[in-house]
Amino acid sequence: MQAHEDVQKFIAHLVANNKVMLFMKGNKSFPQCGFSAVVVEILKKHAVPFETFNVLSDPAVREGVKQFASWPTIPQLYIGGEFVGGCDIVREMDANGELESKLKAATAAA
Ligand SMILES: N[C@@H](CCC(=O)N[C@@H](CS)C(=O)NCC(=O)O)C(=O)O
Repeated sequence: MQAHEDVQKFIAHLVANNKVMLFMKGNKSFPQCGFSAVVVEILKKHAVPFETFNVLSDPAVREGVKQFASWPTIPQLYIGGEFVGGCDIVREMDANGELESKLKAATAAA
């Protein structure tokens, strides 16, 4: 992945085409960062299908997602095409029930 615009388009495509999209370090089976691991575990607990992209596999995407969301760190979770946040926010939204509502709304839509 090279040109800045191509990277941004690639990210936009992933976000638009996956109802639950997680940019993380590592993958679902083998997260390579504790923060990413927490978000994976929370999503697995909710038993919703989700897609991941391993930013460690592509430095341009690793930097590109930070610009795309104006968010400086990974993991980054999108639900229904909307940026949700990183590990702290996901954990908080899981605890207060907001995450479940968002996941239900996004995954119930046809
Ligand atoms: N407080 C953050 C923690 C995430 C974090 O600090 N991530 C770091 C270490 S994995 C990061 O992405 N650093 C920039 C980078 O690795 O490119 C959250 O809630 O997600």
